[in-house]
Amino acid sequence: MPRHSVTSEDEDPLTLAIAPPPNETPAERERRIVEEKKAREISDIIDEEINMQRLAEKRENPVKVLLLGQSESGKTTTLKNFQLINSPKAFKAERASWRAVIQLNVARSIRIIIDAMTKASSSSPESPGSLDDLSIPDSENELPTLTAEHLKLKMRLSPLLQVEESLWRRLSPSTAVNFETSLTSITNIPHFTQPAEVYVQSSMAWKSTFSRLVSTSTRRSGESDTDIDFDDPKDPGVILNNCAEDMIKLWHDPTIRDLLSALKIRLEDMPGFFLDDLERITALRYVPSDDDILKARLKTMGVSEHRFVLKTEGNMVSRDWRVFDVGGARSLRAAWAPFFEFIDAIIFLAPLSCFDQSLVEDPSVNRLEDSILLWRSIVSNRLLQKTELILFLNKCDILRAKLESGIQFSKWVISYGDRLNTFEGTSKYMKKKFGTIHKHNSPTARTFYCHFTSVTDIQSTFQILENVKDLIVRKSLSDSHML
Ligand SMILES: Nc1nc2c(ncn2[C@@H]2O[C@H](COP(=O)(O)OP(=O)(O)OP(=O)(O)O)[C@@H](O)[C@H]2O)c(=O)[nH]1
Ligand SMILES: [Mg+2]
Repeated sequence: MPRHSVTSEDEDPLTLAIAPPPNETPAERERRIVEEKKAREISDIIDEEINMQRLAEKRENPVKVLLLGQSESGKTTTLKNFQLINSPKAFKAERASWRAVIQLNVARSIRIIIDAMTKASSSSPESPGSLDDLSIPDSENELPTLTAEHLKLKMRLSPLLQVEESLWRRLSPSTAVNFETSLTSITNIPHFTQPAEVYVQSSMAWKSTFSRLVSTSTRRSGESDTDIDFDDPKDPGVILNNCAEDMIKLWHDPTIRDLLSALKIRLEDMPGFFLDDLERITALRYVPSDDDILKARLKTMGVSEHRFVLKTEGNMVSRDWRVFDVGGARSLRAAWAPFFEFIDAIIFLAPLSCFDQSLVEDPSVNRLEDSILLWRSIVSNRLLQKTELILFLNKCDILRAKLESGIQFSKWVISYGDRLNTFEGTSKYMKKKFGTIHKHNSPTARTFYCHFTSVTDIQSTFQILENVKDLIVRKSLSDSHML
């Protein structure tokens, strides 16, 4: 029998179901109220537990950061700083791998000089039959003349070409064919071409290739860095050591310096430059320092993810962090988009020093211009309107050195006009340019976070990354209403 004889269409069935019976006695009423109170208390406890669980899940939810910017902008170097600060043990355990990359960087720099010497020899009047002469511009006909001593030096350094090739093969076996192609093209074409770079697919465990150099059997007590197996027969350390004197001679030779300058090759501004440290780096028991590892250059082709547990200063919350490092070359940028759906923050690196350089992928595009366009596309992307964007105007140390060497910023950035050719003037100008783009292209108003960086400088980068870390964590906590 229904409890209620009268129902209305407007009455909620749930209200009807839980309504007290119409003929309830006072004792029944009292018992019902006590039971309802108990039920409410249980329900409150359950609600609270659910809320606590949700908060805990948010706490466990990692902070996800994506490093973006064109190739050579400093993404992987920023990641190395994160590793150095947050997992120093893991960072140091990779010394053997980075040692190999540094050896490769040295061999590559020497190859660039050797290629330049080949070009100088083939453009000299003694070789009139050379095809090269037909296509070398007038200014380049004035390349300095090399002596027999130079040519002997070049011969003696040829084993370094094999060092480069064998390290290349070990780092990226799938690219061995590319290496040969690039070598052939370099020796045949008349104009100087920058040799192809060695790169790694993130999916490839290239570091484990070199951890084969790690040998516990050779570990001696009291030596902290003996995780490098200096006696490995494949280790090119011995060849580099044998060539050390000749490399130093070559790099300090005034004719070679004139030749490089005539060809507008500034090795000292190129990534992976170690020629000023040859004596130290070619020592038989060379172990890379933290600074060396930050300066080592290895191009990223894929995507790599790195995990850290970070504590925030002044806040006892420790959070899992995932930092994603991607390749910045043009052909690789399509791989960025899937991250936009779930990323909390982007650290965007725009190198300021490259105002006078063009993209390797497309020499008709100025690198600074490419960074500006890239920044605009990231800032205006609707999927990223809630993502924190932190801009690193990077390579400030190289910018300073270039301006001090007399290179005119306004020759490349015409709009800079006749302002002073100083670091302060040019960097401020560029910050304003990036800031204006940020202001006018963001789908919704947001704060412009910008730092002048030289991410190869461990000390200054440490402070900046601490600030960035605090900013991102504060923002993510306030988004989840935990602050
Ligand atoms: N002097 C100087 N060198 C830098 C700075 N930032 C990066 N480099 C060097 O520039 C080179 C390129 O840096 P990476 O971090 O490999 O560049 P990336 O953005 O990861 O490049 P891709 O992997 O090709 O996308 C490395 O040899 C770095 O040591 C800087 O602020 N100052
Ligand atoms: Mg990289």
